[in-house]
Formats: sequence, structure tokens, C-alpha cells
Amino acid sequence: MLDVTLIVLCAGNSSRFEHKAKKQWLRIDNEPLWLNVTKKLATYANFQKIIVTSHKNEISYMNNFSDDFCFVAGGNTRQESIKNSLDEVNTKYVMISDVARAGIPQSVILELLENKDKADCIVPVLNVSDTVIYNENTINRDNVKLIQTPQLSNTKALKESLKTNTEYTDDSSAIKANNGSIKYIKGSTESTKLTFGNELEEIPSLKAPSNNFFTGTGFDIHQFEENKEMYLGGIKLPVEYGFKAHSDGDVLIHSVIDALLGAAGAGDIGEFFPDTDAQYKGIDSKVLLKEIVDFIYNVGYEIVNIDLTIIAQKPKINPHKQEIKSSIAKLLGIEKQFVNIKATTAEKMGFIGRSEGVAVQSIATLKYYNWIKR
Ligand SMILES: Nc1ccn([C@@H]2O[C@H](COP(=O)(O)OP(=O)(O)OP(=O)(O)O)[C@@H](O)[C@H]2O)c(=O)n1
Ligand SMILES: C[C@](O)(CO)[C@H](O)COP(=O)(O)O
Repeated sequence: MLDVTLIVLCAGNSSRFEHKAKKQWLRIDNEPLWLNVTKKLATYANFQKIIVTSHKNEISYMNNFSDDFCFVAGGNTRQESIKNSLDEVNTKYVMISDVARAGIPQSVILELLENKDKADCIVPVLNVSDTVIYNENTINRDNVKLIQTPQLSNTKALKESLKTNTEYTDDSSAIKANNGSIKYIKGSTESTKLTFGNELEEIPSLKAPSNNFFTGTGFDIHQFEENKEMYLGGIKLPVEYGFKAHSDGDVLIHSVIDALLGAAGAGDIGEFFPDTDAQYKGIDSKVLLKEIVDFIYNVGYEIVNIDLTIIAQKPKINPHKQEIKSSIAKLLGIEKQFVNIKATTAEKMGFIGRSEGVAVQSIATLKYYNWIKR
């Protein structure tokens, strides 16, 4: 086994990426890109340990995909993410790769490893073949190099170099600034970095997402409370009572959240917004749904439809159905025709029948965001 830890950086925000999903979550058949890339790199060399650096909001979800890797929460910058991950590195060498470089060939990895003792940091680079102008002046292009990842560093040298508040855009720049030695090897055009989205066309080996559909159910129930505003589906109903709850008690929205999380395999509402957390006391449930919808799109899904059943002896739902549909459609970012609402009484049986509260059941369907057709 090699005395090398591999870190795959996957904690970015994809803010420049012109797709609905974050790049690390694009589906390659049924696999998120981060898993596809990490598994591929794992077959290229016998790494002692593989660390996947995850966005703090996604680490628990990422954990659902594999038991083979160590997941570490990243920071606000690439460098912070590296620092967090280095805390878990005990090997002499560390190889750091951007998930954004999805097409790295094995030859680059092997050459980095062959050169591991030749400098503090081994870096793949590309020469520039076009004429280069800097501040309107032509400069000698032979002096220009395009720096790629993965880079292989001496762990001690990298840890020392990052004891600084200066932000470097790559590992070699930090090591160089700390008087470490650098060896450049030949990079690869296959290691192109996904930044804006159009680069996807340059990596033909990435398979299209599967056409699978994913279904999740949600259920929530709340007791009435007198003299409180009632919110249902994000709208205020004209009645003199509301729902007893830690949040605003919007039982319909809570049920929708669970259906969406169920379809994405992402747990339940309590894992995202614990009812013991003071910050959610009295919170507008629309804010919670917005956060979940952003999560669903970020991690590579599109919402197909949602079907809801409201079980209520009171209040009467029919007069408000259209308004609730419009509200939910807007919050989910889908057309109104894809939100269905059914309402039923409990035939005066049980606690709902005794008009003590309301229950809502939902079914959501998701599909993968199809990045290949856009
Ligand atoms: N806080 C951060 C920022 C970036 N990265 C990772 O660093 C690599 C290079 O970053 P970049 O391509 O810029 O990705 P993003 O930061 O996601 O993109 P953007 O700058 O457009 O938001 C990516 O693999 C990204 O996931 C990270 O782990 N933690
Ligand atoms: C590390 C890197 O990929 C080397 O070219 C690059 O600096 C990352 O830059 P970004 O701004 O985080 O995309």
C-alpha cells in the first residue's frame, strides 16, 4: 500500500457553473460525479486512505453513498477545505484532486507517484500554445504554464505552508511561497476543469444520467391551537385557530418536505431542522421548504410532481385549493399542473374527526437533472 492519502475536494458551491445542479452532484448514469470520480481514482493506485471533502450541508447525504471513504466537512474556500482534510492525513504524502477535474487519466497519477521524492510538490502543467497578452502586451508564452490538479505534496511541507492567512489558489503556490521545492510534470488536456458547464462536452467518457424516477412519501399531523394564525401550504387561512408546533405549524409544507427528502434518499425534516433548535421556533415553513428545494436541485434532481391528501374535518379546504396549489408550485419551482391536492374528512372518526387537528400525506416524484441535453 502506498504511503499516500488521496483527498478529493468536493465542497465547492459551483457558483460559476451554469447548470441547476452543483457539478459534484451531476449524475453519471446513477452515480453522482463525486462518487464516479473518486471510485475511478481509487482504481488508479493503492492509496492508503481516501478522503472526500464535502460541503457541510451535504456531508450527511454523501455518507449515504459509500462506506469506503472518509468524509470531512470542507470550509468556505478551497484552501480551508484542504486544511480541514489535512487534519485527517497521517501519511508522508498527500495527493489533492479537484472533483471538478473529472477526466484525469491514470497516466498523470502514476507519473506524480513516480516523482514523489523529487520535490515538496509535484504538479501537472500544460504549456500554452496560443499567443498570450498580459495588460495589452505580448509576453513570452514559454514562461506561461497552466497548473492542474491532482498535485502530490509532502504532507509536512503542505501543512507548514498552509499555516497562513494568505489564500492560494492551489497547493503548489502555497508550498512555493514557503520556499518549498516544486517539480512540474506534463499535465493532460483530459484533466480539463469543469467551471462554467460547457467543459462537459470535452469529457465524452461521462455517461448521461439514468432515466430513473424516484418516489418519496411524506406525512405530518398537527393539533389545533386557539387564537393562532393558520398557515397551510404557505398561505394564511381565514380561521380563528392555527396549529400547535415549534415552527409556524404548516403541516402541509412539512409533509411536502418529507416527501421530497424521501424521494432523494436524504432522511427527514428533523435531520435538517431539529425541533429542539431555537432558531426554528415560530419559523415560516416556506423558508424551510425553500432550503430543501435548493438542496434537491443542488444534489442533482428535478421535481416531477407532487400529490397531496389533506385529511381535515375542519377547516374547509376546497375554497383554498387553487391558492395552495399556486403557492406550492411556486415554492417547488414547478408548474401548477404538477401539484395535485385532494382533501377528505375523517368521517367524524378519531381525533381528526373530532376536529382536533389536521394530517397531510404527500407523494413526490423526482428525476435526475439531465445535464447532457442543455
Ligand atoms: N470551499 C471550497 C471551494 C472549492 N472546493 C473544491 O475545489 C475545487 C476547485 O474549485 P472550483 O472549480 O472553483 O469549484 P467551486 O468552488 O465549486 O466553483 P465556483 O468557484 O464556481 O463556486 C472543486 O473541486 C471544489 O469542489 C472545495 O472543496 N471547497
Ligand atoms: C487548483 C486549480 O485547479 C489549479 O489550476 C485552480 O487554481 C482552482 O481554481 P478555482 O478558482 O478554485 O477554480
